[in-house]
Amino acid sequence: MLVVGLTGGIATGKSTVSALLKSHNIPLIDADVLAREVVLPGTSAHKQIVEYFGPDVLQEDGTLDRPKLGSIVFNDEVKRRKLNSIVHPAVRWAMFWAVVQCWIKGQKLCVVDVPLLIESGIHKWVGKVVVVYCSAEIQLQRLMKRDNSSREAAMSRLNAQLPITEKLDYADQVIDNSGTVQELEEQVVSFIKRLHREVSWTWRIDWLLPPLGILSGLWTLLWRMLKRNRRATRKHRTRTS
Ligand SMILES: CC(C)(COP(=O)(O)OP(=O)(O)OC[C@H]1O[C@@H](n2cnc3c(N)ncnc32)[C@H](O)[C@@H]1O)[C@@H](O)C(=O)NCCC(=O)NCCS
Ligand SMILES: Nc1ncnc2c1ncn2[C@@H]1O[C@H](COP(=O)(O)OP(=O)(O)OP(=O)(O)O)[C@@H](O)[C@H]1O
Repeated sequence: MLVVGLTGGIATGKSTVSALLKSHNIPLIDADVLAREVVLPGTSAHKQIVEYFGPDVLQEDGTLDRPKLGSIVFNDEVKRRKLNSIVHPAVRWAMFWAVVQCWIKGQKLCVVDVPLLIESGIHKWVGKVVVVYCSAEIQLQRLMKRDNSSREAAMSRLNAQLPITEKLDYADQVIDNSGTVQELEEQVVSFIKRLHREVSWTWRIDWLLPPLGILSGLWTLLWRMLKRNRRATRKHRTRTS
């Protein structure tokens, strides 16, 4: 099974791409959704968040006051790291099990939609990295419009992630969302066609013979590691020459 990692910057259009993939019946695992589930009242992450941030970050029904918690962590790196250290391990587990479930169902491929795919190192564990791109200025405009927020608030969210231009260095495939939604959809449709060609028929053998599947998975990871190292060496040479 091919696991595709989908990422982008804040408001580059990753969720819009996810929705298009889903509408074309591609199995999709959304880290933002999982990150909401693992902090529901009664979970260990919820308890730890209240212990660290205090009951002020809760609404009356006991669920997190997300805008309030967001305004704290997107303006304070130490607190953001703390929140990440509470939420991310639970999200990683939930994501791992969701991928296993896709494999058990005999899916040829699945897409994991993870905003912090590269920052958290998860990109090393997927077969292909797809980055949804638009310029930082378009990101800001779309974010301010979507969240009805100030430029300053939008900037602090933007600065909480690796700049989108740096994420491009990790991409096997870039989806450029600088244009219209119609243009985006055309790119997504041709991307889906390419994915289906790539997974071809070998997935069935890999699935029926798990040792072969494991070997082919390990080979993919090794190949990606070599590719990354070669890219890093090339970049280093360009910088020093
Ligand atoms: C801070 C929180 C409460 C704000 O909630 P809110 O509903 O306003 O935003 P939402 O969760 O929908 O996230 C929107 C986008 O913000 C960005 N984002 C969210 N958390 C982070 C983070 N810790 N660091 C950088 N960017 C982040 C992502 O691009 C995400 O797609 C929430 O984002 C959160 O719990 N974040 C920590 C968990 C996390 O890292 N989630 C991202 C996927 S694992
Ligand atoms: N091509 C486009 N033209 C105009 N608006 C767009 C386009 N693509 C997406 N948008 C809008 O931009 C906003 C951000 O898109 P989306 O929510 O898909 O981004 P995202 O990368 O998932 O953001 P986040 O990381 O914050 O969750 C949304 O309001 C969406 O409707």
